[in-house]
Amino acid sequence: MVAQINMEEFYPAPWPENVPTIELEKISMRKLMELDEEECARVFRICTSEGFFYLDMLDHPKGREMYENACLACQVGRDVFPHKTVEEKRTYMKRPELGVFDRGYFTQFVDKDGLAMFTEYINIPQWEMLTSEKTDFELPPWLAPHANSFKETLESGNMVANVVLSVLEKELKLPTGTFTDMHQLYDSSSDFLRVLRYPGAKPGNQDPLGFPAHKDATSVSILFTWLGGLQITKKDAMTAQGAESEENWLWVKPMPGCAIVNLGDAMEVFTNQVLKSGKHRVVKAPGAQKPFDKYSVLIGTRPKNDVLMKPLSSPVIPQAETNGNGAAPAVLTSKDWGAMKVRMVGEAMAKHAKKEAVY
Ligand SMILES: O=C(O)CCC(=O)C(=O)O
Ligand SMILES: [Fe+2]
Repeated sequence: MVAQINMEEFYPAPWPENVPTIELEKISMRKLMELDEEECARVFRICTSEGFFYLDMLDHPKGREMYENACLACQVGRDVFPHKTVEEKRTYMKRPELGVFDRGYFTQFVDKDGLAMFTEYINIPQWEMLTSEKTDFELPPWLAPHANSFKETLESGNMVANVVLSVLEKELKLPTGTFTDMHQLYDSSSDFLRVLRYPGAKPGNQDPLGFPAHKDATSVSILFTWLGGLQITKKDAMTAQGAESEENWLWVKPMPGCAIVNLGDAMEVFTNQVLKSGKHRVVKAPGAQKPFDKYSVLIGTRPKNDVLMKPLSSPVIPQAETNGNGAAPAVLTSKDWGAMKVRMVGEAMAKHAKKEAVY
């Protein structure tokens, strides 16, 4: 592992044995890179049903590189988040009309010392970080020294997302490049790297807010996380009534060396629901992990900005429905569609915060 990281600190307490945990399937990065037929078929089956899998990053040098980059990005979060006030962190501006769509700092509640009480995160925009074009984007001084580490994480994240996308386009009998051409590293897009911190529970204090139930406004999400808190619903509860009742949520155990991969809503649009975007939420860490800060690193890969968000044509994708009078429904560009989705998640988070934060 990278010399400057003490991985033991990433795992301060063991996973409790008594929580209902979902057994996600583990997919091999090496086999995916080799387009191993059986492994590709497994990915397709998972992405058309429960939608989440572990991706074992350590069995291929490219996967290992991404894992190490993600650990470095997490280390940046560990070094900067707890020691800076929210006021200082808010100098990393989000965009007025889009919030923290792909850049900026987010948190909702601040304690008397000016520190974040609950979830906080930064988004690092891929396009602005990597383009040679002149833009007005700048990392704030407390993040700027880590620019290279962020760029490398974005680069390896885009590579891994494209491996998954190439498997899916093949399985969907789409022409080679259908998905991968619209998710290229240097495209003008809203792809991002997100580093999240969920402060640990303090004795006598209310449980920390996590992340309310949502589906990602991405094509592919690649998550690295080291403590528990992520939950997904039981497979057969996804469409059932009362899907969000407490007993339907299961814990996802972080697996050393693995990413947790899920598809976002864009893939449902392109495939008219053949591929499934996985619903998930984040709650306080379980058992002995609860008092510790939880960190996550997420790569969100989205279609490039000018892609039209509509079902693609393939023998395995059902035709889009018309809107009743025979006309095709209005189609948004990826940029506008993403902005609409993010506004909806923002509203859900604000509602969730009001409901749960009573102090
Ligand atoms: O931190 C996590 O485990 C998940 C975060 C997440 O779902 C998101 O940022 O969309
Ligand atoms: Fe998410």
